[in-house]
Amino acid sequence: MNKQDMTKPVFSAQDVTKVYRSGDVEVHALRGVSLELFEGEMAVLLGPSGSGKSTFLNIMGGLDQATRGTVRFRDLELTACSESQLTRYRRNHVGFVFQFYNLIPSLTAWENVSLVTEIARDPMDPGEALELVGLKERMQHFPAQLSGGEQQRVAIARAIAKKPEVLLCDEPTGALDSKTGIFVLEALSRINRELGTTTALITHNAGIQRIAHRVFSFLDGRIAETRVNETRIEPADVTW
Ligand SMILES: Nc1ncnc2c1ncn2[C@@H]1O[C@H](COP(=O)(O)OP(=O)(O)OP(=O)(O)O)[C@@H](O)[C@H]1O
Repeated sequence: MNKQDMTKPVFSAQDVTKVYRSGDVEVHALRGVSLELFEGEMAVLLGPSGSGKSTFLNIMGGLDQATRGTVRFRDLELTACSESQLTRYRRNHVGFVFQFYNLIPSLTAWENVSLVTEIARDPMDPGEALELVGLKERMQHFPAQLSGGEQQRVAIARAIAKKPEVLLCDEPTGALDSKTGIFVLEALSRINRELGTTTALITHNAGIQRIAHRVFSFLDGRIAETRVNETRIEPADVTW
């Protein structure tokens, strides 16, 4: 089932700039980014190192504040939120997946996921989240007993177990070889398709862009190009 609805924006960003200042040095990380992400959309953010992708993702995720411009998540204006409102927003609405999995080594896969489900408002069962990423048989394994791709899938299960409306992924396959990377992309695609979770995925790997509904190419703190994929490919067909 495809739950994508291009008439309903989940995020709306208008002319977002971000300037980092340290001493006399200013870095213009974002120079006016505007975009909308829609309900159920899978978006890929591409672009060279330093082009502003992570900065933008972090602002959408409430981990960082824009210098100017507005960002809305549904009716909530993130750019007008206090720190504590952003904390609540992150906790209730956003799942994050980063390049490094940050699992707790002394806890099993199931326990790593249950850390989140214990404090979430309406979580799924940790076992259900692990099943969605194809790790039903490995729930009682510790991180050291899992491959890199399996550990990343535990991190994805942890991110989706609270049933977030959006999943923000910063280089989720950056540390993985093609085979394990494809398993991770399959898990993300499945969650997007079956749960309708709006997903934004940063990657350096241009081959991955074809799994997305739309591709935003960043360059020098701006979006240089937005492309719609008329036909999408399956993760298994991604060339690394
Ligand atoms: N906390 C910070 N303090 C100062 N400068 C920063 C900070 N975070 C990012 N920058 C700078 O902002 C610019 C954009 O960085 P950003 O991480 O958003 O790019 P990116 O496209 O995600 O790059 P990469 O693909 O290498 O992760 C870069 O010049 C970076 O050095």
